[in-house]
Amino acid sequence: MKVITTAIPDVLIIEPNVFGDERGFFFESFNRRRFAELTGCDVDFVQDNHSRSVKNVLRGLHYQIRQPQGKLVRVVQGAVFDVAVDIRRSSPSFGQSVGLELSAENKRMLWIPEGFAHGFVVISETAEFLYKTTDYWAPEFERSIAWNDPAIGIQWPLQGEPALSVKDQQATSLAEAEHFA
Ligand SMILES: Cc1cn([C@H]2C[C@H](O)[C@@H](COP(=O)(O)OP(=O)(O)O[C@H]3O[C@H](C)C(=O)[C@H](O)[C@H]3O)O2)c(=O)[nH]c1=O
Repeated sequence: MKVITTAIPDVLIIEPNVFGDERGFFFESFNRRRFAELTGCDVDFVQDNHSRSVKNVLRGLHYQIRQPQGKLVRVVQGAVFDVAVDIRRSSPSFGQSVGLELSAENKRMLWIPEGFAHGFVVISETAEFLYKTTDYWAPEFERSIAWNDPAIGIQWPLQGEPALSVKDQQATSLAEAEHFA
């Protein structure tokens, strides 16, 4: 497992050791001890999620203002452009984002700590997205920030307008959103 830093120090790219042979491949998608050794974060995930989306679906930018969730995200079919936005008011990178392609092919994962909004857009025909979270889903605490907020300025690799949930169509701007301290 290799850890690659990003423009925001707390957001990390994880590249697993992939063992291939004539049958196919094997890799450890999560190993708590190894993850803690390499990232300095001893995480206790409590929930696994799995979503499937078609091309141009954009899910995000989401976070929970209470019971915030750290997320370890990856793609097991297709490809997405995945984005984390720092919404910690006291952070020097407040409002900044990190975006990269996660795919079944590159097997890259992204570690997104608590304090970030998260989203992705599907760039393949379909994509299956798996992620582990450090706290439970709490819909009463869920918040959405607009994917196209110019104050964040994410350069989404989009063909036309994205397909959004009603919740995401009604998302607030970064300026109006509730932030972390
Ligand atoms: C997140 C979640 C949702 N649900 C139910 C609620 C809805 O009936 C259905 C779809 O939920 P939603 O439209 O909020 O799903 P996404 O738009 O994929 O939301 C996620 O998208 C971005 C990318 C994230 O990072 C968050 O984990 C999460 O907000 O699943 C659950 O039962 N448990 C859950 O943990």
